Amino acid sequence: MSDTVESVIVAIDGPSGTGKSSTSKAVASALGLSYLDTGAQYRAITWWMITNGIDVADPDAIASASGKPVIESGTDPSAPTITVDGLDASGPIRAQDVTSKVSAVSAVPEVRTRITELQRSIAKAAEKGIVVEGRDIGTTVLPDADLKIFLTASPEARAARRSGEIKGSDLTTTREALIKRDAADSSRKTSPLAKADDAVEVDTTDLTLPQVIECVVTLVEEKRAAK
Ligand SMILES: Nc1ncnc2c1ncn2[C@@H]1O[C@H](COP(=O)(O)OP(=O)(O)OP(=O)(O)O)[C@@H](O)[C@H]1O
Ligand SMILES: Nc1ccn([C@H]2C[C@H](O)[C@@H](COP(=O)(O)O)O2)c(=O)n1
Repeated sequence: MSDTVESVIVAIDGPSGTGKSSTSKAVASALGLSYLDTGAQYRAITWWMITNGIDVADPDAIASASGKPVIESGTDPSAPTITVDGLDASGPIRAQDVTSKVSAVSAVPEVRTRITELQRSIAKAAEKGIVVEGRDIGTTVLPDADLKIFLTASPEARAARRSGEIKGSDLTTTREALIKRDAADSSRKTSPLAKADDAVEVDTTDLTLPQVIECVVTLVEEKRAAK
């Protein structure tokens, strides 16, 4: 038996607020893997479109501009980074304006082609393996991933988690905004939010974050052992 630990590619998908980022970062840290937040990349390109005066309601304008921004992601799970044209975008991409427009920008096929290529090249370069989280990782970006997880949780649980993060936020408004964004992400034509046929579904509604992390770490270790 070899002492070498096999490289492993883990895809974690699911709707907003199901715990993808928190779980993926913790699993990657625990197992010495790289980590990629693909939502941050779609947010970054959306932020660039807004700051450069591109009409986000105009898919042709978005498509024409989609090759212009230089987006770079740092994959250390303890300190992930995202830059656009060399500028730190980690703060601005979380602004409400970006959150409300990211579904429209990420639905444009030219944007998806560009960002998907970037994601595949980052995953390929991760020597020890990587945890990649998003909406279409198991179905489109990395269909040959060693392990695919699809996280779910009730809209109520997800809204409560998100409201806990934002001071003074209203639970009903947060819940409606989540449902609206999920509907847009699930109904777009190009690589919508979807569970891959071979993904393991984990309902996190009644699980604590440490329980979800433990569950996913166990699934990765089982896959590694079977390789
Ligand atoms: N199982 C859980 N129990 C309670 N809180 C959780 C759980 N999982 C995640 N959280 C909390 O819910 C919030 C949202 O989690 P996170 O950002 O990881 O979700 P996400 O699926 O990546 O969302 P998005 O797709 O919108 O980026 C965070 O505050 C996180 O700490
Ligand atoms: N693989 C992905 C990841 C994200 N998106 C889009 C759709 C989301 O609403 C948005 C922001 O993602 P979040 O930061 O909430 O994880 O980005 C996508 O289309 N495909």
